[in-house]
Amino acid sequence: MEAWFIFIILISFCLCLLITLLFSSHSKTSRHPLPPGPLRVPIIGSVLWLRRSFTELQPILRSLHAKHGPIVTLPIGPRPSVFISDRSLAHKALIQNGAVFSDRPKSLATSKVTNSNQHSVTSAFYGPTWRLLRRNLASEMLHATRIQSFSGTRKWVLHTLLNRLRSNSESGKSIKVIDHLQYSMFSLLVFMCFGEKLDDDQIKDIEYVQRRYLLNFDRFTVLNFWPRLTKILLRKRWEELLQIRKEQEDVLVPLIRARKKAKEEAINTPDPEVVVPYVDTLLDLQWPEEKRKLDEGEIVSLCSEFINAGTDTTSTALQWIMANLVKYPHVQERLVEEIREIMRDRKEKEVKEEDLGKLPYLKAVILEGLRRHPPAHFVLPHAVSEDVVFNNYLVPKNGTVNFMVSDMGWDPNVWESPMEFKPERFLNYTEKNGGEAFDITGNREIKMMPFGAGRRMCPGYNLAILLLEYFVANLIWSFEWRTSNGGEVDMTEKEEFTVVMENPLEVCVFPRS
Ligand code: HEM
Repeated sequence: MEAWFIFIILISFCLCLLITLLFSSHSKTSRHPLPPGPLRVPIIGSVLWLRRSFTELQPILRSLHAKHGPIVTLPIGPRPSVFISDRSLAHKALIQNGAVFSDRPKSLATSKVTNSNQHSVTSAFYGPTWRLLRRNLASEMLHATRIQSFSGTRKWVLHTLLNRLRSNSESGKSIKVIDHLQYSMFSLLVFMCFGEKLDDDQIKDIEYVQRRYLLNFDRFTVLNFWPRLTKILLRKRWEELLQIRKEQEDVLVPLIRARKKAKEEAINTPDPEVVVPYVDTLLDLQWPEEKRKLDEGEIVSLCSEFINAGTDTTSTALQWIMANLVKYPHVQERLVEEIREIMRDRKEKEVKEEDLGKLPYLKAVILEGLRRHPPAHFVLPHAVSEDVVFNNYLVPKNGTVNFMVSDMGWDPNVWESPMEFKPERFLNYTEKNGGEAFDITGNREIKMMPFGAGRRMCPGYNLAILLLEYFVANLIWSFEWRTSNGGEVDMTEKEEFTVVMENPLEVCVFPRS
């Protein structure tokens, strides 16, 4: 089915290209060439490139960069994709020319189903819709005081996780860590989103509908070749996508309605102790241009984005960091020693959030984890708001601009032995800088950018770092972590929604007395 379908698409693309070439105008910028890249085989090449994942592209991009320099183009799909691997060029684009490089490309047809036609923070064009949603998320949920208001929730999630690990350790079974980490981050983000402690089954239902789309993403790519045609020729697959969306709405809409009701009732008796969940902030919003409130479908898309953006990224980073602590027991031991210093005269067992600032080695472990194993090897695709000349090349408005996060963090010109896991490098860095904290935002200079940089930088980076520090400190302080059966930790990577461990970490944990 797919072979003849792609044949029809190729013929159609040829016609479109011909028409575009005949009628395209010549502007000032079009006198500059696109950044260099592989020989372009019109149409067929584009379709073949589109079928490759980002992980498959990475080694190809590296050899292209070695040949052509730090900015190259691949003809992925109908539009050119520019790839930037150099941290100084990333700074020039994202920080110095942030106003131009902060747009997003037009979403593909399948993504429009899940992002309500680009009404989400990640997908919205750089304009009033994005500004409204981003400001709401950053100030109402991710501002320091709002993050602080959820400290009780983090404590609850941590204790549930520790209890689960404890009961596994008592039975002597080896533990597949990622399942527990993912469940914990889900419970936390779901609470922040809906303000309710849901039971196991409800959380598993949400986890199921959320992950189903992410893990099936590749199967739906083909639908974007020519949506009008695929809606006829690949009708069953479109129905499958719409069914996944419907199931997501079936699970999330009742939670949104319950919150709306609770909010209306609370107007008469507001409780200052109660936290404000994300849905409440969305119920109050109004689209700036259409002058109407958000509909239920749009709220579903935004809640889904909030849960997905915060869950897989954080649990992936946690798994990589724990894997390194298991692989390198001397790092684990040094971390325990640092924690022991501050816990010496304490009765209670928990490392509190207020303690985290006194643990520089812990911070170094987290930063090294994010540098060596960034959950996202590329930022989300950017777009320029107009054709621009950048580094003497044309970066066209109708293309995408991609930044290679992992390669920047592995740059041997900045990091000595970049592929080794050495948290000490961040202690050295801090001392060299006269005690100034490492600048993860890259505002002054980009040395690594696990959260991106500039106006589209991850708004959740403060929350993410807090979660990583709090959970790693307590997981290590509560248990000694070892590989199951004395085996090796396999650090092979695999691309899912994030870049995960191909063979998930399996451990035995032993309570520390
Ligand atoms: C270790 C955890 C995390 C990592 C590594 C991470 C990484 C990233 C990256 C690389 C981007 C793309 C930036 C760009 O396109 O230039 C991004 C965007 C985003 N992240 Fe995160 N993130 C994490 C946690 C979170 C959390 C906890 C939240 C919220 C609850 C969040 C919400 C978002 C949103 C909404 C965007 C889109 C921003 C925009 O387009 O304006 N992330 N993140």
